Amino acid sequence: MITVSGLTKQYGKRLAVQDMTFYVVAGRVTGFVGPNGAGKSTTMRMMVGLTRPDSGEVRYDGTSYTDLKYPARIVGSVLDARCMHPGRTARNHLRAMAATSGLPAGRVEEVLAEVGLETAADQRAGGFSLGMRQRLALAGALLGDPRILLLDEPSNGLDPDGIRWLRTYLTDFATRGGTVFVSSHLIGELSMFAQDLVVVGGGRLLAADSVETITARGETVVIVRTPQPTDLVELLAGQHLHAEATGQRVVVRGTTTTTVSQIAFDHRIRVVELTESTTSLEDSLLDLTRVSAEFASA
Ligand SMILES: Nc1ncnc2c1ncn2[C@@H]1O[C@H](COP(=O)(O)OP(=O)(O)OP(=O)(O)O)[C@@H](O)[C@H]1O
Repeated sequence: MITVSGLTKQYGKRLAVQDMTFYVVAGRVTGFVGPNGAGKSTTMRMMVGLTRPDSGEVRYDGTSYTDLKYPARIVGSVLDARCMHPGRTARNHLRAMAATSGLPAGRVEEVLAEVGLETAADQRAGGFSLGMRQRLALAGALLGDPRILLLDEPSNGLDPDGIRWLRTYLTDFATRGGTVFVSSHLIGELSMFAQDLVVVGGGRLLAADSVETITARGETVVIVRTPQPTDLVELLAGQHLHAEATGQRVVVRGTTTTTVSQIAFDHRIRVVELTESTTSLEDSLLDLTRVSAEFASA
């Protein structure tokens, strides 16, 4: 388990990360989500000792990253897939990484196969697409056969096949008992395969929970299509129900279709269509991050 407690980082006057506290459990994929500039990269850099926090700490099964004897065997991370020598072949890049981290060279061929880069192993990284660099960077993170993966926006530059491959890979990794912490500013994409979410905005933690719990915060609304929208809105207001009309479409909050249809029927309001809709995970998270944006700009 990864335990992040009270992480804080200030750059000049800018508080990039403020009192960030959450944990990431094994056997599940945890998405780290928030708009650009929310503090995701800074938090992840602090998690692997690349940026020094002003305060707070990160522990891996109780041990801080700097105290891990062989960090590459415990935590594999990809924080910037562009960080590689352009003149080196994929194989040589991985060999150099293995040598620097004291890992067996034999792992190089295994990880090349694991990320599907065997046929490109002798090509120079400088000629790689961003998607291929992402695969190579992931191969580097896997060299130490770690049980924890930290990936910052790993699907950047991947084509749809690559994204599907990555999702399956990370899901399998977690199913085998691994811990996966993966950031993205694309909520829809993370909700496709993460089980837990850590949501941040403006450098602060906004929510940390399972995808189901965060989705359940979504509000159910009743949508009515009627040729008498103004009459209906007035009637509902008389019953203390909040409704908004746009053209012939009326959206009513905090009630059920049964109540709305009964009110309409009792007052001879013609209803053409009546449906119920629950806000999506995306909407719930956008609401959360919008609150933080308002907070930040206040
Ligand atoms: N080295 C730095 N020096 C100064 N400010 C920084 C530095 N790194 C990050 N920041 C600032 O800290 C804030 C958080 O940035 P961070 O990159 O962590 O956000 P993010 O959620 O990863 O966003 P993105 O997805 O755009 O990378 C931003 O306002 C950013 O400008």
